[in-house]
Amino acid sequence: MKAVKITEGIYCLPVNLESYKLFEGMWPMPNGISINSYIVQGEQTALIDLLEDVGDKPADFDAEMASIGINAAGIDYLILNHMEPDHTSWLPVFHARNPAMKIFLTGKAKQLLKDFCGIDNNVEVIKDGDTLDLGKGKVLTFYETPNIHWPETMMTYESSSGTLFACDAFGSYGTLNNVYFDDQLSTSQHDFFINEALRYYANIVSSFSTFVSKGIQRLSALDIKVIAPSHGIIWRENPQAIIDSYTRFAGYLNGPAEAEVTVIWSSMYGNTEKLVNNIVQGVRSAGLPVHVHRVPDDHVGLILASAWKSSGIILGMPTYEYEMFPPMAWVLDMFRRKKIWNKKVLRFGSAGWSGGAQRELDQLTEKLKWEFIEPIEWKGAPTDIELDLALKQGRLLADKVKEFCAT
Ligand SMILES: Cc1cc2nc3c(=O)[nH]c(=O)nc-3n(C[C@H](O)[C@H](O)[C@H](O)COP(=O)(O)O)c2cc1C
Repeated sequence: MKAVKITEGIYCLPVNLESYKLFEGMWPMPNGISINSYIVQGEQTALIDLLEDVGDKPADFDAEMASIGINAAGIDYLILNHMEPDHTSWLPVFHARNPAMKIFLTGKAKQLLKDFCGIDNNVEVIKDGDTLDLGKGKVLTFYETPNIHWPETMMTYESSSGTLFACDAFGSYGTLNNVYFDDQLSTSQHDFFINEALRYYANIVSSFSTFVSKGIQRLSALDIKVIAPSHGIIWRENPQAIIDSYTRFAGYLNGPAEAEVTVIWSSMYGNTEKLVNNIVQGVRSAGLPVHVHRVPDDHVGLILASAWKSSGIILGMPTYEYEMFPPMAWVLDMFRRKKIWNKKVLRFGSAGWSGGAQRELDQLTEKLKWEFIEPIEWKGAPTDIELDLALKQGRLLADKVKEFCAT
């Protein structure tokens, strides 16, 4: 693999993690992910972020450095925007090759560097707005952007090229294979990376949406010509496209999100399942797009993205041991953790005798600012009454969503 030139003296060093891995040990990545480091060369050379110590990835990274005639000994400064191990777990090995390189990072990152990598020498703690002049017109400015998504995060801006090294912000899933920049993407590839950005956002960043909005606001004064994130495509033709996408994603927290509905359903013996088609038909009759996921077949990492983007959520689940069907409880607990807030919601489901799923659902979602419409709950197999109600309530929920999105 070779380094990818962004502009004179600025290179991306991407390594791809393949799809069999779970990101953060839990998120499926059917299309893999890239981990991007960057080189900025003036009279002195800075390396921005590093990579995970996994498989033969460090060898790929070394080969990319070698392709532009650099090795660890040639790095004067290491800039650590973020300490998460996907960017730093190889650092102890790399650092041992050149312990003299100076490391720039935030005050909070300093302690993490010691705790995660055992490194505390040649460390320079930046203050927001500090600059580092590399010579030959290359100047780096550091901006503290806490909680996007760890507490120690910062971004680095190179002013002569207008490049923002944004770390995890503006990132996406999806490996980089021969295509690295937005201007090399076909329309469908462009849509692919925006979707991969949404899924990445919903999995990794959504809980910190307030900080994302603040960070974007904060950086709006910069003349950003290139967004160079630590995961996914580099945006140089239209950086505003990914800024706008992230602004939209962050705005979904308080809603409305898109005029779409996500149906998430589960069923042991098919009684709840019998209503799914009518529910979907009811939503469609209002002209809204509908995304359907069965639990536990579909992983919550995939469901989160469509739930985050949809203003309406419909939950199909039976009662199980006086509570919710357990795989749905897991999905809903993840919704609570990831702040799937401000939605219009309908629940339907069969019970045998006591019911109980609705009660637990009400408790679990108490703080999510969800507005429920009348649920459809019945004993045993559904009759025509429930099948008709499914059409009606699906439509009613869709109409509520349309109203919400028109505000
Ligand atoms: C293991 C198990 C536990 C159940 N616990 C309850 C319960 O606590 N209360 C209740 O009303 N029904 C309970 N039921 C009955 C189911 O809710 C009922 O069979 C329902 O029709 C299942 O819907 P499904 O066909 O969509 O899976 C239980 C069923 C099973 C298999």
